[in-house]
Amino acid sequence: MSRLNHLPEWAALAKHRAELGEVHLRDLFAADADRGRRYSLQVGDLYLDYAKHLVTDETLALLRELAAARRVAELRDAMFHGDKINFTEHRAVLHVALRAPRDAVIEVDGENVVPKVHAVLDRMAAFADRIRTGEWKGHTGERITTIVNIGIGGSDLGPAMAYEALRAFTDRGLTFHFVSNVDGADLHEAVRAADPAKTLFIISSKTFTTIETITNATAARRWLVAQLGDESAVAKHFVAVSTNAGEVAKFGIDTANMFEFWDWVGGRYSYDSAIGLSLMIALGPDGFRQMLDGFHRMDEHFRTAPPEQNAPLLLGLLGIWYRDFHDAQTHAVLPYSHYLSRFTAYLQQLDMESNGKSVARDGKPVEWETGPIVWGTPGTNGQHAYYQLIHQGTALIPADLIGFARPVAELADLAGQHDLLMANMFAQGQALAFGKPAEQVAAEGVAEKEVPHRTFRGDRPTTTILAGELNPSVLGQLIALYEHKVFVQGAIWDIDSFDQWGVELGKVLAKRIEPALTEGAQIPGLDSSTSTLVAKYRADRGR
Ligand SMILES: O=P(O)(O)OC[C@H]1O[C@](O)(CO)[C@@H](O)[C@@H]1O
Repeated sequence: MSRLNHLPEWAALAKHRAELGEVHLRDLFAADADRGRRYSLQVGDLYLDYAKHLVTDETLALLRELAAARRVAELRDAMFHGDKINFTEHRAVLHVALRAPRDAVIEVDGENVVPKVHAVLDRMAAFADRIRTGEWKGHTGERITTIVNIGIGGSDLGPAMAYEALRAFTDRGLTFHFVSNVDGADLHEAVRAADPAKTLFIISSKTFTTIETITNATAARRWLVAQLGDESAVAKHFVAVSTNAGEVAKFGIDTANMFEFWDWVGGRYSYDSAIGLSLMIALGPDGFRQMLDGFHRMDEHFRTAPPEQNAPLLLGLLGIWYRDFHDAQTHAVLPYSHYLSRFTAYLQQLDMESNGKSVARDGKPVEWETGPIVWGTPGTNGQHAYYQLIHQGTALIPADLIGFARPVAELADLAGQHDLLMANMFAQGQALAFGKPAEQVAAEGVAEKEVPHRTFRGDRPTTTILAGELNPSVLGQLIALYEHKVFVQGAIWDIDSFDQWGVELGKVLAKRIEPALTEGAQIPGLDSSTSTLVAKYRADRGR
């Protein structure tokens, strides 16, 4: 297959972009009174409005032609089929199997993996129930009330994000902490007020060799044993989630208390595997299963919907349009829900670890742009911080606005605030798209020299995603939507969205530098900047 930028479909998009020139969203809406309805999709519980994008019917058709030329559908089918599409690690990419129904058949190397998935889900459910009912007792016979998940990256961000998102559906009698940073402050703050007799640690690590996680887990074990005064207490207060039984046993956790997943689940695609154990304890097995059903619903949509109605395909293509044909370097995700406070942080790993690549499948550097910088925080807070730049700065920043029609039941007394929240979300989409022309500003009596400062150009694209309420199923649908969007983009950019070699070098160098900090070890060939920093650090540390 030709390189992406040599495809005629790529050239057609570049030509079309030049022809569209400065056509404003105001013109596109004026030309089509039905645009708001036509440029929308209902997928499961998610309503997607994509009318406020800098596209016409022709743009969308050309983008779909690009997807066809890049064989996105074939690659998608290969993923669902268990083919080893993670070509630099020679692995299948089967997070979709984690939420497949019991009777589905998905094979890796000739073995149906679905029964294994459900066997682990059943073990997780039994364990979660034992914690939730108090049947599982700690070493001194106390009921567990504090759960600390220790993990990092994909072994932290998913459960931490989903726990926040679904707090209203969790057992409020239990306290959860998510410890990830090797900075001792993270663990310290989690355990300083915890009662060790009532605390369970879930050590979550796909490899069980990640330095941050093993360091924190070792410190947690030291704390627990010191507090309870008995090494054998570990058995009732530590469980593991991993693919690596050998390392789990070496750490001292009985593999009977290990919940398994598999190398065909990428870290950043893993929170619906056993990595979600803390979340399942919080939600209960039924809530967790509702979330899996939500994921599966979106998987089926992605797998079967025609290109014109395929939401992940559409969002992926819109991202390509801005990244490669509008030079948009960043993409903002702005949820209008306080409960989604960790949502964008989660997406950062999902998107940037997946598509932050610059070498194509043929081993040569890409000659096109790839993954954007993903950022954002919940509205309305961001409105009073950085939205100024989105409205009037020089960068084009496409944004996703995500909101819900109904607040969760617990917020009944504050329901009026929800309307204000959502009014803000709709207003932002409107202001970004249509702006405020100079004539309108002048007509309001603004002094001539101030008019340019008060003018909003508009033409800032947004997707609005609206659902009835934020619940486990809807969260699953949302996450799967973004997972598959990222997949589509990686397929078009011709990169491996499922490896992460770019995080390795820093890990190796940190291991080399540590003895220089602690013992003053000489590192041959260390550059003058880093060696001066090391010397300064040691001096300030009193060494
Ligand atoms: O689950 P593990 O093996 O501890 O890895 C944690 C994280 O580290 C990475 O490998 C790299 O940062 C992520 O992809 C992964 O989610």
